[in-house]
Amino acid sequence: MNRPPVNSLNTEHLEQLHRALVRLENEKCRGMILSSSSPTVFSAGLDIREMYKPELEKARKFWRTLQDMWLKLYSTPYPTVAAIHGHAPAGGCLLALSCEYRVIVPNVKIGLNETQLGIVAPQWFQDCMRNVIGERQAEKALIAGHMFNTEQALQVGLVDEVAADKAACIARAEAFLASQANLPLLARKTVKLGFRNSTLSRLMTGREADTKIFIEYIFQPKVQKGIELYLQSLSKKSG
Ligand SMILES: CCCC/C=C/CC(=O)SCCNC(=O)CCNC(=O)[C@H](O)C(C)(C)COP(=O)(O)OP(=O)(O)OC[C@H]1O[C@@H](n2cnc3c(N)ncnc32)[C@H](O)[C@@H]1OP(=O)(O)O
Repeated sequence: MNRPPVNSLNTEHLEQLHRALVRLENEKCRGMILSSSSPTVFSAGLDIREMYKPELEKARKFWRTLQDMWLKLYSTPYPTVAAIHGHAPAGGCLLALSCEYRVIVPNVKIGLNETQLGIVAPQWFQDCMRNVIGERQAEKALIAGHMFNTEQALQVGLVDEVAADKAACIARAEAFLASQANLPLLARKTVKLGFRNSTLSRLMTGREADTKIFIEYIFQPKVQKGIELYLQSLSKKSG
C-alpha cells in the first residue's frame, strides 16, 4: 500500500487493491505480502472523509468497493501474509486479519477500535477477528474497541510472529510464503476456502443488507457529528 500519509482506504485505493488482487490471481501468483510504504503505519483503516457528509451514491459505491476488495482478499487462491510494520486500526486491522499469516514489529497498535469511535464494526469485520483469536477474546476486544500492542497481539494470537524491524518483518513474511511453496495448490486452496466459506457466504448473501445498514448508520445526524469531531481531533493532533 502506498497512499501517504497513512494508507487510509478511500474508494480509489480500494479499487487499486482490488485490481491488484485480481491481477495476481490471473497471473497465477504463488503468494502475496501485504505491506506498507509508510515507516509507521500499516493502514489507518477506512478513509473517514469518505463517510463525512457524503453523497448517497458515492457512499454506496465506497461500501460496495470495500466489500469487493475484501471478498477477493479473503478468498485468494494463493497464500497471503500481512507484514505489519506500523499501526493497523480498524479497516487496517481487517486487512491484516484477512491474510493467512501475520508478522508484526515492536511498538505497533492493532485492533478493531470502532466502538471507541462510536461506530460499530460490521459483522464480517467481527467474524474475521473471531476466526483468528476465538469467540471469547474477540467479544471482549470488539466490545471494548481494544487496540492491542505488539506483545498483547502475539499473546492473544492476533499475530503469528514478532520481527525486529521492517526488513526482518518482510523476511519472515517471505519465509512463510516459502513454507507454502511446495504444497499442492488445489488442496491448499480448497482447505483455505473450506475454513473461510461461511464467513464469505455470510457477506455474499447479505451484501445489500450490509450496505443498507452502513448507509442508514452513517447518514444519522448524530453519527455525522461524531465523525466531524473525530476528524477535527485527528487534524488538530497533526496540526
Ligand atoms: C458503520 C461504519 C463502519 C465502518 C467501520 C469503520 C472502520 C474504519 O476503518 S474507520 C477508520 C478508523 N481509523 C482510525 O481510527 C485511525 C485514525 N488514525 C490514527 O489513529 C492515526 O492517524 C494513526 C495511528 C493511523 C497514524 O498516526 P500518525 O502517524 O501520528 O498520523 P496522524 O494522526 O498525524 O495522521 C496524518 C494525517 O492522516 C489523517 N488520517 C489519519 N487517519 C485517517 C483516516 N482513517 N481517514 C482519513 N484521514 C486520516 C489525519 O487526519 C492527518 O491528516 P492531516 O491533518 O490532514 O495531516
